[in-house]
Amino acid sequence: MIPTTNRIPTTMPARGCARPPASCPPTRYRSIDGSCNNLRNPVLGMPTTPYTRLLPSNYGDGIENPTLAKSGNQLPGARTVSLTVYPDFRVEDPIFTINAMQYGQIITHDMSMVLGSTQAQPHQTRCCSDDGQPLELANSPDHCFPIVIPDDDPVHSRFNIKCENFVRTITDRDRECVGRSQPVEQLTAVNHYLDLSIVYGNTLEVHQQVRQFQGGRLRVEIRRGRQWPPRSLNASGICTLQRPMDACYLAGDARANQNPQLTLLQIVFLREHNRIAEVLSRLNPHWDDERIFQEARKINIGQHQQITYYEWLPIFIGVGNSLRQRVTWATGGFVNDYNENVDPTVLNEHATAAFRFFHSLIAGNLQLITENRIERGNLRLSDYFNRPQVLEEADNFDDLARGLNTQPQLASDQFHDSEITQFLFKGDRQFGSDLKAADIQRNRDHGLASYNDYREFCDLPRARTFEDFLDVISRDNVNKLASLYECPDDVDLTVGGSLEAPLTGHACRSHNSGETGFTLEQLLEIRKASMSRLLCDNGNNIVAMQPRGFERISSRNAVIPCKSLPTVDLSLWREVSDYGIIPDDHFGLSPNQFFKK
Ligand code: HEM
Repeated sequence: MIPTTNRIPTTMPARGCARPPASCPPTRYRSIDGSCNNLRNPVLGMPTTPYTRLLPSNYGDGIENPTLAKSGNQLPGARTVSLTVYPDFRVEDPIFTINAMQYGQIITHDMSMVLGSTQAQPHQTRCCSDDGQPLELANSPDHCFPIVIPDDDPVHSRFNIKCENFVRTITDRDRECVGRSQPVEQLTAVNHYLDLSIVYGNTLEVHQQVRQFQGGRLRVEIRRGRQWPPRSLNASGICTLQRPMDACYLAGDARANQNPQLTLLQIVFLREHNRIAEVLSRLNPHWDDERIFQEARKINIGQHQQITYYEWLPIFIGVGNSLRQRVTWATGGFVNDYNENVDPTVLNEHATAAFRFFHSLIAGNLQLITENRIERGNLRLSDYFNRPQVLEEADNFDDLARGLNTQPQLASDQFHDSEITQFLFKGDRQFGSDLKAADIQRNRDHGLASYNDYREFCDLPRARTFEDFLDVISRDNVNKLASLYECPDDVDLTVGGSLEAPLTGHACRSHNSGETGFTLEQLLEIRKASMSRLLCDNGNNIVAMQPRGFERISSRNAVIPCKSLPTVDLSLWREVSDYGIIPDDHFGLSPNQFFKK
C-alpha cells in the first residue's frame, strides 16, 4: 500500500514543540533546521515537531497507552510475531544491489528519527535487569515498554533472557506542548525534508561542528591522503572501540556510524561536498566561505534529490506509478508544482510501518569486491555495528563501495536476515536484539490504526474474518495471522502491510523559483548525477562502475570506466556577467540576471 500525495491530509498542524523562527529573511538557500521552507507556516518540517497521520491514533486508553487488542487483552508479543512471520530464509533480489537498500536508509535518516533514541546504540534507559529479566513495575523507569521474550525463544532461551529493552518515543505531551486530554503525537528529532541533513546537521549547533569555515568546506581529517569525517566528541559512548583511537565519526546525523555501508555513503556525500566546493572556489575566486559552502551544499542536495527521485524511487514504486502520481516528471526542464498547502511532515504510518518494510532487503554479510569484481572476502554485519574503523583499513573503503554496487540485496519479502533479527547491536554478546520485534513494538508505541483500518482507507474491503485477507495475503500467512491475533481488527499495520503480495500496479491511491532554484542549464547538469558517478568521484581509487549502481552488473549494465559516466559540469556555476565578475552582495536579485553560460 503506497499512500501518495493526493490523499495526504493538507491541513497545517498548528501544534508542535519546535520554536518558530523569529522571521524568515529572504535567502537563496535552505535553512539548516527546515524552518521557513513553507513561508505561510515556517515551523512546518522542523525537528521536534510531530509526525502526522493518515488515520486517527489507536491507543489502548485512547490517549497515550500502547495499542491493545479489541478485547482489551494484550496483543501477541512482538517477538513472538517476529519469530512466526519473519523467519530467516535467504532469497537474493534478481535485479537490484544492496546499494538500493543502503540508499533507502540514507533517505530514511535524512527524513526522520524518533525523538529520544539514537537508533544506533542501546538506549540509556534500561527497562530490563542486566541479566535480561523484566523489572517490577514499581522499579520500571518512565517510558519503558519492554519486549517480552517467549520461554521457547530459539536464541534467548539458551541464555535465560526474558526481556528485551524498548523505550517509548518522546511525545508532544512529554514536552508539554499539548493539553492532557488529547491523544499524544510522537516527535521526530530531525527535519522532515530531503536535504542531506545527515551531512549538514539539523541544528545550528551540529552544523557548526561539521563546518570548516574555510573555502566553503566541511571539516575533515586527512589520513593516508584521504578525507575522513572529524572524530565524534563522544567516540567511546557512540562506537565500539577496539583500540582507543579507532575511528568514530562526527556527522550531521547521530546514526552515521551504525553500519559500515551507511557510514561509507555518509563519507561519500561529505567528500562530494568538498569536491564541489574546491571546483567552485577555483571558478569563483571572489566568493567567500559562506557563498561557496551554500552553493556546494545546494548542488550536493540537488544531486541527492535527483538520485532519490529519478534513480531510486522508480525501483520501488515503478516508473509508471511515480509519473502517474506526479512524484517524477517526464521533462528535463523545470517543474513548478510547489504548493504551500501541502504539508511536508513525514507520516507516522510511513516511518513506523511502510518504510520499515525495507528492513527485509538487508543482507547479513557485506562483500568486499576488487576492481576486477572478484569477492576477496566479506564482513559479518553484526561484527561491525558502530565500528567504522574497518573502512580505513586496507582497501576496504573501495572494496565495500564496489560491493554496494555488486552484491545483490535480499528480496523484498517477509524473510529477514538473522543478523538483524537475532544479532542486532550484539556488541561483545553472543546474541543481540530483534529489529522486526522493535518495528512491531514501535507500531504499538505510536498507536497506529490497525491494518484493517488502512485496508478500508486504501479502498480494499474491510476484513470481517481472517479469510477476507486472502485477497492480498497468501493462505500460509493468513493462517499465521489467525494463529497469532484474536481478530482481524487486531493485526498491526506493520505486520499486515508487510505480508501483502508484491505490487503489480495497484497501489493505495492514495519548484523552481527564479530567486532560489537552479538555472535551466544548471538543472540539466544536475540531472546527470548518478549513484555510480558519486562513488567513482569519491572513492579512494575506484576506476570503473556500471552506469546504474542500484542495478546488478549485467550485459545491459556492464562495468565501464568511471570517466565514461555522465558528470555534472560545474563550470555552469562560474559567475560572470557582461561586465565581468559579479560583486559579492548581489542577493535579492534573480540568479538568471547573473548566470551566463
Ligand atoms: C543495516 C541496515 C539497517 C539497520 C541496522 C537498521 C536499523 C534500524 C533501527 C535500530 C531502527 C530503530 C528501531 C526502533 O527502535 O524503532 C530503525 C528504524 C527505521 N528504519 Fe532501519 N535499519 C537499516 C536499514 C533500513 C533501510 C534500508 C530502511 C528503508 C529503506 C530503513 C528504514 C527505517 C525507518 C523508516 C525507521 C524509522 C525511522 C524513524 O525513527 O522515524 N532502515 N532502523
